[in-house]
Amino acid sequence: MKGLYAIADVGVLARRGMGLRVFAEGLKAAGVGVVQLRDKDGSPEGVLAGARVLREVFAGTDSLLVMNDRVDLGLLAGFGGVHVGQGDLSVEDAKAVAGQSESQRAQRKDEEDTERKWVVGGSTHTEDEVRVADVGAADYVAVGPVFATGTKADASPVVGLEGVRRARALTGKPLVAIGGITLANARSVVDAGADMVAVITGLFVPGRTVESVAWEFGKICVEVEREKTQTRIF
Ligand SMILES: Cc1ncc(COP(=O)(O)OP(=O)(O)O)c(N)n1
Ligand SMILES: Cc1nc(C(=O)O)sc1CCOP(=O)(O)O
Ligand SMILES: [Mg+2]
Repeated sequence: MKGLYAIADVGVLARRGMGLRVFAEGLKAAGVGVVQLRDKDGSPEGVLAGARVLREVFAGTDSLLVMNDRVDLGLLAGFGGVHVGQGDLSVEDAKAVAGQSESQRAQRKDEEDTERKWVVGGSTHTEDEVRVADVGAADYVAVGPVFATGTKADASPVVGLEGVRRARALTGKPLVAIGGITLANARSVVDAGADMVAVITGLFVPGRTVESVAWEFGKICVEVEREKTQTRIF
């Protein structure tokens, strides 16, 4: 897991007058590897309708689709994972639900389940939470908010780049940084140890397409990773 982790926030898109399909097509054209559907105000059926749009747009790609908050809707939507925060179902319970559902599906098909395993990611905002996530069942650990964000009303205190560095030192799991990340600061976040940058508002840059911005985020991540590898060799 490296690069841009784009979040399709239905509320943000509505406020910006951009359709989910157009947004998703921009991400797909940029080759984004992970896309989360975050719909904090949608009804369950409304969330599933949005999920169907993402499934259609990303059909035939390797991109991982992640449902925010709701493991049940993620499974129903045929997504590849769920993201849970400290106030959501625990990572372990989300794994249990996903595991039961996937093994039932495999049994129904009377075949071994050789498809990609269902991914469960969890939020952290403190060093203690990172420690807990590190020994728990999470497939990736999210840390944030790295910088101030206007997107999440109940955001925790900013952890800064130092928070990313500390999280990096505390876990070998894939580390996703989130909160106030833009093209201008993404390099510093990956330099601090993040494997992926999760971005909502930073994907909207006046005068530019979502595709070109998403592509640039990916390029920044690749460049920093390449620099790190070269530094390790020489
Ligand atoms: C990749 C990623 N990281 C963190 C969050 C935040 O999750 P949570 O704390 O549950 O807050 P909400 O997004 O549900 O409001 C996330 N969604 N994605
Ligand atoms: C959804 C979310 N979770 C956070 C956390 O700290 O866990 S910060 C955040 C908001 C991210 O939006 P933007 O890229 O617009 O700042
Ligand atoms: Mg949540």
